[in-house]
Amino acid sequence: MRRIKTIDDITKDGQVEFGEGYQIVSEASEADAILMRSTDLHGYELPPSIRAIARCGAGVNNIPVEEYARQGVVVFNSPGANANAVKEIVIAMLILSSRGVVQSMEWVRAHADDPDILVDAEKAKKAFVGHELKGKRIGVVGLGNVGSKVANACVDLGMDVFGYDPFISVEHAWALSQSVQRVGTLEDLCRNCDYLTLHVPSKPDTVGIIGADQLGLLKPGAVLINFARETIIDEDAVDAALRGGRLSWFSCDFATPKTVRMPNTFITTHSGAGTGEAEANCADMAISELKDYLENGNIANSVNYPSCSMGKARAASRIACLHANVPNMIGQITAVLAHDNANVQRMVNESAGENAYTMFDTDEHLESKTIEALKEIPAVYRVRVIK
Ligand SMILES: NC(=O)C1=CN([C@@H]2O[C@H](COP(=O)(O)OP(=O)(O)OC[C@H]3O[C@@H](n4cnc5c(N)ncnc54)[C@H](O)[C@@H]3O)[C@@H](O)[C@H]2O)C=CC1
Ligand SMILES: O=C(O)C(=O)COP(=O)(O)O
Repeated sequence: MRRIKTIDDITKDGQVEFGEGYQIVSEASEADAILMRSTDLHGYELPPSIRAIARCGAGVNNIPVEEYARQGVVVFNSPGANANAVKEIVIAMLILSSRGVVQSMEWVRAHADDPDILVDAEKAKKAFVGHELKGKRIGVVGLGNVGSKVANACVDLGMDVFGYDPFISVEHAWALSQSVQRVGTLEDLCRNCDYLTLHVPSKPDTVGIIGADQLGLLKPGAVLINFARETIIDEDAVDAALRGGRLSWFSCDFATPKTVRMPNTFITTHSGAGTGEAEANCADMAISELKDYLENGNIANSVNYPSCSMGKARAASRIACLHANVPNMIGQITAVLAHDNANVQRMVNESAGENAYTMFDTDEHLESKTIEALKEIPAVYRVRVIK
């Protein structure tokens, strides 16, 4: 029986279905793996029993992924699984920031007792006249799963769409409408934008990338939308831009002590991925990643280890070594196997950044002293006997 600890409400109804051979446990110290969403794990004492963590969602800035890599813990996310949900709410925010929808609805509620409300509403409506999105310039920062969908949707709305992403993947470049114009710098993107929307992960080079200099390049009265992370913007600069009129509206998914005090905001409760469909997509992807890793050692969509697959574990034994990406690891591993006279059927070695993964099938079970010898190789973080 494999044991899973869930952190956060993975879905609204709390349902998580791993199927036969799995049990949900209440203590992380009894679990093999963690399924989670947005809880911050920095400073959390990860029990040694945990071999993998799957984040249902995209952003992993809440997880110390490199620290966990060095403990031999594979961290997964579910790329793209909630991107449509975020795209749709961003489009909603574009419209709310342009048409006085919320203000008009507030007027109606405030005048609910007015017997002449139908007539009076006709007089009131001029206060809520907005403008159309068609023909307006929007800058999209980050053209990954969410940003590329937002950019394409804005093209469909007739907007003039500009995108900035120095690290765009081939897959997302292909997915992007030819009408999206790519620019080489964040400053060129911001220049003369009516709207700016942010879709980059929170990491050292993106923290605070939207500050006074960038905001100063937008058209006066522009709209800023941040459904990425609260850390991406310089909050004081956004506050000043709202008060000074450079920004007319700021829409964001993060209610921080500073954003909630700003004027002209639409702030939501980190609800970008808040649809039943997105929750189910993320949970399905994260659960299948965890199951394939626990049962077969295969890695897909990890943020701290390379992708690696040898299919189902069918040989007598399958072993996985999680180690640093340094020279001579394969040599040292095969030397230990040679000592045991073990016959390796298949072996794969993959690396990503500072970490690497070596997995092999053997004809017979290895002796326990061989497993111990593998664990003692310097720079090996963990050895898993999968079968
Ligand atoms: N509000 C919410 O509920 C949600 C928020 N998010 C946030 O949005 C972020 C983006 O999500 P996805 O599009 O799914 O991720 P993704 O990984 O598919 O795309 C991120 C894109 O940002 C680009 N990028 C990285 N550094 C950059 C930089 N310095 N300048 C410009 N572009 C840069 C990457 O090349 C990539 O194309 C997540 O990391 C997460 O923080 C994601 C989903 C839901
Ligand atoms: O996927 C992401 O990065 C998100 O921000 C979604 O977070 P959540 O799973 O809704 O807590």
